[in-house]
Amino acid sequence: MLITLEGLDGSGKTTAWRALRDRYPAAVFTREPTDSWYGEAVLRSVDDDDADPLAELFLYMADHADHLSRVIRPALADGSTVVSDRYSDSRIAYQAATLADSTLADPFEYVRSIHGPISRPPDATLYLDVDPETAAERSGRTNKFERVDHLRAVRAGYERLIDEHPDRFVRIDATRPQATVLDDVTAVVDRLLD
Ligand SMILES: Nc1ncnc2c1ncn2[C@@H]1O[C@H](COP(=O)(O)OP(=O)(O)O)[C@@H](O)[C@H]1O
Ligand SMILES: Cc1cn([C@H]2C[C@H](O)[C@@H](COP(=O)(O)OP(=O)(O)O)O2)c(=O)[nH]c1=O
Repeated sequence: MLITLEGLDGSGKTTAWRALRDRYPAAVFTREPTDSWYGEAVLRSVDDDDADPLAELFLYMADHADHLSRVIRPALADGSTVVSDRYSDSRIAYQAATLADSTLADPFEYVRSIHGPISRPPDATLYLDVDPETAAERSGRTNKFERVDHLRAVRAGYERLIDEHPDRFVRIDATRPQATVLDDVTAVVDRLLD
């Protein structure tokens, strides 16, 4: 089973990921961007405020393709549970926002369409839901994506994904105290793996 954690920067994904890793030590825990050289290329682009958004998308896609062949598919083939901190939904929500002013007629559909032939959809996704202001505050505005106006557009992309995949997403109100959020996260994953 492939479980993904999604949400705006600062929504608490990594905190939840760590708690799940302690609770399910036999599962495979991973993330995007990955720690491969493809992921390093992605972070170089994230650090470049003048990066071309289409080129940046393809860097994320290269990292995703490597992640699929090197980590995701082999672990699932072994029968492992995989938990990924960010995955394809992040690309659709974030890069649809960065490509909003591009020549693409529908960036959201375009980014989704290039995943179809090469990717493997999650079986379940926990969406940690926070408002853009809280997200920007908690994340410390450390990169170009962590601006309130950009996060508003990203959140709209996530909401569209949730509307279209209501059976895959579990929304968790991540504005509540950390302990409460983690209780919800582990209860959801317990049910998924039961
Ligand atoms: N429910 C919460 N309430 C308050 N602060 C939180 C909560 N969840 C996470 N944080 C804090 O917000 C920051 C970002 O958390 P993190 O788990 O790294 O989020 P993400 O991986 O989604 O960017 C950290 O300082 C973390 O301690
Ligand atoms: C996986 C992924 C992340 N991102 C963004 C979200 C983050 O701002 C940044 C990843 O940097 P990172 O430091 O991993 O941030 P976070 O811990 O919040 O995930 O890249 C995309 O724009 N597209 C993607 O496909």
